[in-house]
Amino acid sequence: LPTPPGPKKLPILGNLLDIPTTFEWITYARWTKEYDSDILHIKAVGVDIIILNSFKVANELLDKRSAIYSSRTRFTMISELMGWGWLMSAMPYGESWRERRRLFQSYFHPGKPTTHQPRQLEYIRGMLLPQLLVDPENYADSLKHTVGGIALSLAYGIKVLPHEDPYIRIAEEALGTFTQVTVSGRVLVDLIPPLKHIPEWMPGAGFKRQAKIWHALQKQFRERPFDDCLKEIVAGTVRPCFTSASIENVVGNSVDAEHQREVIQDTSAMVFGGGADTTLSAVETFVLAMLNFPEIQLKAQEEVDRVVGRSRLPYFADEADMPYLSAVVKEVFRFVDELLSWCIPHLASEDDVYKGYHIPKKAIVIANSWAMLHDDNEYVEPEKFSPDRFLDKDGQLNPSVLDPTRMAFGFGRRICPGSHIAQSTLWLVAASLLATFDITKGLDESGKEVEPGLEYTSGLVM
Ligand code: HEM
Repeated sequence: LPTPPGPKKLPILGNLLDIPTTFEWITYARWTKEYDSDILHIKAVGVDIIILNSFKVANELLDKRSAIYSSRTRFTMISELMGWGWLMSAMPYGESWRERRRLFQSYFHPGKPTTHQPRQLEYIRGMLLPQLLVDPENYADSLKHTVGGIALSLAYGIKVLPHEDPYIRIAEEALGTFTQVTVSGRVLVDLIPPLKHIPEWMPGAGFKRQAKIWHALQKQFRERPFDDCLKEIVAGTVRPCFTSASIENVVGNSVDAEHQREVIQDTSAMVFGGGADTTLSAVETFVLAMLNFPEIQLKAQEEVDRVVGRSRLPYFADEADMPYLSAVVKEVFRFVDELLSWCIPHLASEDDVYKGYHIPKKAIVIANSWAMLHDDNEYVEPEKFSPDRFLDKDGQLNPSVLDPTRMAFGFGRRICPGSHIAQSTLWLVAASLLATFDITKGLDESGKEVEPGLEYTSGLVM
């Protein structure tokens, strides 16, 4: 059977020269129109790549056939040379991944909101709002410390500083290396893995010297907060968190304790690794949207004021009475070009057939969530920020409109296990900001309003 359609392939290189290095998802979405197919095939130096450009095809393959589409490909540069192989999201399907995923889900269960809600309230009400009041210009830094603070306190019980927190800095430096790898173009060693053996002093081995520096940052990110949390556990001063709860379970059962400690360490680091930059990007998109669309801000604000009144702050239970704000939050998840599922491709572990096309074993399978969230068959005028698309004529949420969170958080057995935390963080930030502040344009030296753009950087998280 033929592979799905796609651009013509050159001998040896295949489509290597066709693959853009930035905003690839937009090119892939365009190819879907050119080849009249929501499933595409390209090949780069012998590696098969399948691109899924509609929710329907991603749902058919990654959700319904998840038994054979749940593995990951190993990127030599990131997983081996930079040492990130322990990240749950980078692990191939198998026992090591399963152990970490099970541990994560047993603690951060969507049915157990008491695990995360108190920390979200503490940071959003206790840190973000007061910081914004005294220093609104530095809102981006306050958002970063709030979202990072929630993640670090959930994982390690750590309380971060409102500014220049050392743990946030370590995480930022370590995770920033991903973006540097992604934007510096494809790394040759990923295409030709044996290159990893060339000595560092050889010409052309610059990537190895760089990887060594990045490896040290990765190690600090994984070990420093965990070790500090262990010290707090020993001193009896730890605040309840994922690490302390998981370590407690190990103590009574010391068989294989070292192995379990490692699983806990990896999984704790995944809370910040998977949850901070992504949620921050969503929260920043909310602020950007409110800045660009003051009429939407006003409408959402009126709803918040009507439901909450003036004598208290919004609480999670208010969500059910605020359909417009829920629609704003859904639109943020649709609008934000958050391409994690693109950047963490799945791997086909078996040969498969879909609609008469052959999907080769070991093909990298990319769910192009951008194409799905901007699919004009699902969303009228997808380039417009329009929360109303999710509402019916009575202003209630319309269940027949495809919910963007079905795509923004990935698919199948690898679907994001922290999506309930991300969604409730975004909701509480949005409701709390609207209840207490107006988000307005900055002024330049002459007192004129600065027009904001709606632009994103290309990278692992936009
Ligand atoms: C707006 C915020 C977020 C977005 C858009 C997002 C999106 C994603 C996506 C697309 C994946 C890959 C899914 C796939 O392979 O099909 C993923 C994986 C993951 N996310 Fe999230 N995420 C967010 C927040 C969070 C939070 C807050 C946490 C933790 C508290 C988290 C933890 C994880 C973990 C552990 C994985 C790896 C799952 C695995 O490989 O089995 N994420 N996320």
